[in-house]
Amino acid sequence: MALAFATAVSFKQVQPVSAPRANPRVVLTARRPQRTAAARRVTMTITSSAKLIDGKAIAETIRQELKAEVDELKAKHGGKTPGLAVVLVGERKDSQTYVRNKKKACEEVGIASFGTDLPETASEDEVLKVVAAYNADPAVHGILVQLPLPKHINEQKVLDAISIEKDVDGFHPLNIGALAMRGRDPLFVPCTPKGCLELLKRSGVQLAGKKAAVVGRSNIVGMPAALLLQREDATVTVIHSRTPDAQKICAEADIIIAACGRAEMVGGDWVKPGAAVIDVGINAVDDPSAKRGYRLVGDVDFAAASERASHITPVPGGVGPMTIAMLLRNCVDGATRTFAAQA
Ligand SMILES: Nc1nc(=O)c2c([nH]1)NC[C@@H]1CN(c3ccc(C(=O)N[C@@H](CCC(=O)O)C(=O)O)cc3)C=[N+]21
Repeated sequence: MALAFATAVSFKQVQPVSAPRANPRVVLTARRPQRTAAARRVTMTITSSAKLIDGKAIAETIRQELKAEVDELKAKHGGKTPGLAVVLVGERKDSQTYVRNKKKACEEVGIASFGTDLPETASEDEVLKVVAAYNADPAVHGILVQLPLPKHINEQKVLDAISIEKDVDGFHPLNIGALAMRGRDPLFVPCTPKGCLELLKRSGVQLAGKKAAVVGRSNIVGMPAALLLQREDATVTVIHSRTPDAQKICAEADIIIAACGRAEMVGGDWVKPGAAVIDVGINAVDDPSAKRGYRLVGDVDFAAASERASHITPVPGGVGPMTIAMLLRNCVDGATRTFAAQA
């Protein structure tokens, strides 16, 4: 059933009575805006067929797993602690929030966090000096330079300066190159696409022999996501702004990863019945009825797609929290390799 009239769609999980916590199903509650003073709120509940992939809960589980692993690692190596350094240039509110959340997540699992905040006016040389200092710092096992950087700084040059052994974002061309090659393993895989694959695996979605469509070809999501799916023996089509028949290609896919950065571009009729849908998008759309005046939507029309998908991720609470969990995973992996080499 289409939710054509819905202006504010929220979802919640319901627990089936017979099997508590197992198989959460997506339930959509659509509220029709009040049109007259006398109008009462109309609430309609639709039970769709998709199983909600709860990224927030899975990320929480991963953080607990990592905490135990970090405790063990510390005990094994005389109290040595994994360390993550985060470099933030400028005052973008969203970047500040992300960096704060990353540091908080580090603390939660027992990773030491270091940070350098530089002003918007910082020169490329200053940023490169900070990266060089963290490259040389033995307490730091992962370096993340928060993107985007101010326009006057060459992002590529800064990312290339990060030691590949500390490249927890997995953005260094040598790590991406290894990801693209059969028979090679990169030291680090980019966090967001790695989180997408982890969500599919932990939800029991088969990848080998399946058709996958990746919408978007960015260096940080679409391209590495396509490489990861291909490494899992899926047959992958990458769709981008110049692709004819994007909808038709998607509608044949068993797995869709949407990372095009356009709010709700992937419609319900883009989804093959029974397909798994991973939504990487985080788009703010105006919503006067929301507290902040906007709400977040993904690159997928969630309401429509969840009526056809077998599995689907929400936004927020899907891929976003997994990105941070995978950053911690990468950081612990880096520290584990370093400690082993020193032992
Ligand atoms: N060097 C670098 N590495 C990154 O990994 C990187 C970056 N730069 N720049 C910005 C993007 C974006 N990103 C997100 C991380 C977590 C959420 C996240 O946790 N989102 C929550 C909350 C969303 C909200 O309420 O704003 C959710 O989707 O549920 C989102 C986005 C990492 N990025």
